[in-house]
Amino acid sequence: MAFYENEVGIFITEEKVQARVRELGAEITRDYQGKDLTLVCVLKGSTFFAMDLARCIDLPLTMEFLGVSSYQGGTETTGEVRITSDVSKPMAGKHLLIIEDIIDTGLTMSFLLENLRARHPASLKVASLLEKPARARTKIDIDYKGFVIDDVFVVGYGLDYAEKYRNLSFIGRMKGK
Ligand SMILES: O=P(O)(O)OC[C@H]1O[C@H](OP(=O)(O)OP(=O)(O)O)[C@H](O)[C@@H]1O
Ligand SMILES: Nc1nc2[nH]cnc2c(=O)[nH]1
Repeated sequence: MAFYENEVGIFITEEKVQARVRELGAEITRDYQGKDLTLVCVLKGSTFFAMDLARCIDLPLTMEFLGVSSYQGGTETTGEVRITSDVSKPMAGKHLLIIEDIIDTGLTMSFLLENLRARHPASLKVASLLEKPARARTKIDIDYKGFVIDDVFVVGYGLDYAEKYRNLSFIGRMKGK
């Protein structure tokens, strides 16, 4: 029996995730032809998605990493979004695509959009593997969206519960949460 099976059930299979990531990669490849694309990967949750997506984009892109945290290991946002590490280069004049694993309340993305917009990029768009509209506290326009999900706490493929389960290759659902 695998280590997670008592606590986590499969919610979106690895095959479905990978197929959708390939579709999004193809779409982004078409849209950014001739542009200098920078992926802004949001640590830690988006890392698995960002790595797979980047490999499905057929363009000479740049990757930057921005750490933010607000859940502090639990299933509810603290409402306070903190930058834990910043990007390594100036963002002014660049075509930025923020890569997130999930937009839930939208507080993290709202913070990120405001923060990055203030650095005067050439353009600023959003890619999120998951959207959970039932809990949205603010409206976020997602340019590249993987799946819309119900109000369940998901883990795996980068998403954690108390820092665990990020390494599952599928999207799982915490049993009893
Ligand atoms: O829409 P929201 O309600 O703001 O939730 C979305 C955010 O929550 C998670 O991050 P978390 O704060 O858990 O940090 P982590 O990515 O390091 O796990 C996730 O990776 C998103 O960044
Ligand atoms: N792991 C995890 N982190 C989140 N952050 C916001 N929503 C979620 C969720 O459903 N799962």
